[in-house]
Amino acid sequence: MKDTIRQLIQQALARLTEQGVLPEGLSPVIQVENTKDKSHGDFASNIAMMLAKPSGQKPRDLAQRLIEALPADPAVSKVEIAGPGFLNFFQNSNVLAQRLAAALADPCLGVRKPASPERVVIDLSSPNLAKEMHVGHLRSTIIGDAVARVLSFIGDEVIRQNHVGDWGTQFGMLLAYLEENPIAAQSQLSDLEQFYRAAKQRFDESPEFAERARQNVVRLQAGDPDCLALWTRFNSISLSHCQDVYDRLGARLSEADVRGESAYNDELPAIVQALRDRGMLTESDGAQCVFMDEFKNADGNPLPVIVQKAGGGYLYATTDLAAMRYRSEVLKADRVLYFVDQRQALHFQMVFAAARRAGFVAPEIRLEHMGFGTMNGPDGRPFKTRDGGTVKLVDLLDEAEQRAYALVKSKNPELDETELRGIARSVGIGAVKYADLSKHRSSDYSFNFEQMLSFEGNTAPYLLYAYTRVASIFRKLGKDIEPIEGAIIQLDTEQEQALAARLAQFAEVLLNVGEKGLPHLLCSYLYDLAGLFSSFYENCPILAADDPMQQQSRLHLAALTGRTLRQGLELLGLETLERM
Ligand SMILES: NC(=[NH2+])NCCC[C@H](N)C(=O)O
Repeated sequence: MKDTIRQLIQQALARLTEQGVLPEGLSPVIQVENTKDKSHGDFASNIAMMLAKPSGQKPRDLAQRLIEALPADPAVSKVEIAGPGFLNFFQNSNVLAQRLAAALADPCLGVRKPASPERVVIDLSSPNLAKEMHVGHLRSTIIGDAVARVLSFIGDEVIRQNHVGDWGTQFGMLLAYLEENPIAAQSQLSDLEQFYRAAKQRFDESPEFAERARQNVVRLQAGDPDCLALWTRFNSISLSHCQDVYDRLGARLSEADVRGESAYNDELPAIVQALRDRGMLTESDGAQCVFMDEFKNADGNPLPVIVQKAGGGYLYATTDLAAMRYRSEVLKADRVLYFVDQRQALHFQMVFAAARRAGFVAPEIRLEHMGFGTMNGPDGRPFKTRDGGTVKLVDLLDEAEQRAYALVKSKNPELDETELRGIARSVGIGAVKYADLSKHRSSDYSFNFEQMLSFEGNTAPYLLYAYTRVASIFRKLGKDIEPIEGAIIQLDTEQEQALAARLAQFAEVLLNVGEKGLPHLLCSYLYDLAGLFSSFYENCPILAADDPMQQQSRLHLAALTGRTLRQGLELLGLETLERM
């Protein structure tokens, strides 16, 4: 609809230019927004206000001329001038009803990307295998997964890349510990945090152990087979811990998506050489650095991207440069999205700029850091256990499920144990994920079990429950909500119109989520939709409708709402329930 309106305005502008009302050579970006208040129509544009100055006219006068020049279109029932010169467009409700009928017949709910599909590489989760996953990786995993799901749903080709930290000096220490005490180490590996601490303690207290750790790094880099075998074993255990977390979270990640830092090892010398050949390297304290004019610290001193240490070792940034080249040249990505902590923003700005300058990536490729803020504890301070340790993800998920279990049991004491457990799992895990996804990703937020498990407000329990309400209408009637051909929808009341207008925005919301990497836009949309459905349901009787046509139409609206809620929640990575 917005596209239609933009095209109509475009045509009106062309006419007015021909008539000499507008000067030649204007090519404004035409903005069309959804109105908040339906008495102002459904869509508004500020185009007359934008062009008033350059054309030497009063905004309202220009608005009037624009209205006269707008071609008629069946989708638009009327256009009005409002306030200082807004153009308000009223959508024809028959055309809206037809669009919903088409969505109802389509398994994809009428969603598809207008432009050609893109190949999008998504860098997500990417924990360091030396340690246990922490809450930062929870954010990267679920936000990245939700955006990946949305992009594939709208028709893009998505390639997930779990850029795990499986290389570096810590591995020398971990391997030395594993070597020294294979039996004890084996059992400690079930708790990586504990294993890491034990190894670190040995490292700190024994110079002889520390020396072996250092030698292990050298052996590993030289490709010593025994060392490599141990390293492989350690990583596969650590990865299986990650996989357990992904499975519990319902995140679509598997071993096939893992391409860790070590996968780029062989390319690092060539990356440094290519930078040298392009004259981009400067030596500073023996290290090889790239300096770029646009990156300076507060004192105006240039900041380096260090690509090789004085001792010859390579760094995080070197690997990222190699990964970018691989994603561009081998994976042939049109876009690469990095779901990584906001605190790495400068790192990404710098490596993106260096990769472009060095020609490691195709010029048209879009490299986008989708940074996210910190998840704090309920007190607003950095999330820590009572004794100051890092909060383990698995413990968090366990507690969420336990709390959800108690909650669901108190509401439905009659449910049997298996069903209770199942519901508690969906609600508990869903609550943790939704609480995160529903906030703007770049803001910090406080983790709060009470809030996320509340049945009121923009929460998972509220939305999961809203879906079960729709499902129960159809269950009682013995019908289902699957695609329906040839539906006829009539929008008699205000509530039906408001619900319909929002339903018709599903595709637009998904395109936005995919473009900006912001799943909270989908959360707000679903929350709004659930609210509009409630007032529709209260005000527009379905079973006691005036006539069979009206009843059918209302059932169709309910079915489309149910399917939109279910699809939306699925795209967020939440498991819906038929009852709870
Ligand atoms: N291509 C990347 N740098 N991806 C993100 C890696 C995140 C890093 N392993 C961390 O835990 O902080």
